[in-house]
Amino acid sequence: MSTPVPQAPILEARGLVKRYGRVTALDHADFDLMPGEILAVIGDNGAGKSSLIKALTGAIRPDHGTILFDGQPVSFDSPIDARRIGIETVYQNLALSPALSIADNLFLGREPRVAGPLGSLLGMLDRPRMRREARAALSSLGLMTIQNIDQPVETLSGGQRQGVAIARAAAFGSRVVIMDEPTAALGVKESRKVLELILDVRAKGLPIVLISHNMPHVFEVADRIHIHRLGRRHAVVDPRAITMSDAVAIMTGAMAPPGEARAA
Ligand SMILES: Nc1ncnc2c1ncn2[C@@H]1O[C@H](COP(=O)(O)OP(=O)(O)OP(=O)(O)O)[C@@H](O)[C@H]1O
Repeated sequence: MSTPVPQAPILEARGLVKRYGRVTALDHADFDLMPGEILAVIGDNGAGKSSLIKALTGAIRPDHGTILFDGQPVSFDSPIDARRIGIETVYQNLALSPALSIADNLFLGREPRVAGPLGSLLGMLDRPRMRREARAALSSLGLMTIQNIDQPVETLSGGQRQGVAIARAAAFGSRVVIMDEPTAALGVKESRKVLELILDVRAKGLPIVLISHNMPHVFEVADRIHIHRLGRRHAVVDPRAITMSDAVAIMTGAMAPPGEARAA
């Protein structure tokens, strides 16, 4: 009988430090994301969640510490570097261009060109391919209720826009999808669809980092919960083994993390 091989993290950080003047946003923060999991990151306001995510996506450069991707140290000068290795982020503002179509938004910044001089010299876009691949990206996530991929994004509902942003992040060979408060601006029904979409992305085999203040949503979809406190990883908990109120108590410092003796 073979013993299961322990999995290694796909994305990992060790000892990240980031200071803004006298404020220490990251204080030797560790992080790990395992293949195929939904890892929620929770923490009080100002705990350093955004700074952690910005460091992992190349939006800021940590002062110290190491980031590893597939076990190899990486350093990012900008979010473009992180995207190049497959770390995609869905920001709260979604970074969509409202006047452009769904298909155009899905390809924003990486539009395929037609073959030959029309593409290489004149930059002509391969529109049939864009439309074909846009349809495939949406349907692979069960998003074909968005019928018309030529429709401008400004005509979509908030939930549908979130769907387009998530589909874009999960397409094109991405390896990790990071979502910053994906349900914060949505109503109950649309949030539900986005939570289903998050599970669909995981079902495609993509690991997800979910930053959220919404505890019911976190507890509904997360496989593990990283609790960030005072600039560092304070605890990692199993949502099936802890109550929501205990997770909040650990997050605010009212309760010690599981397995840790309470300070006298
Ligand atoms: N650009 C900046 N300049 C100065 N201080 C900053 C900057 N960015 C973050 N900070 C500070 O670093 C600390 C951590 O902030 P961060 O935004 O990472 O926390 P957060 O957990 O994401 O908070 P929230 O949930 O409120 O978004 C805070 O004290 C914040 O004021």
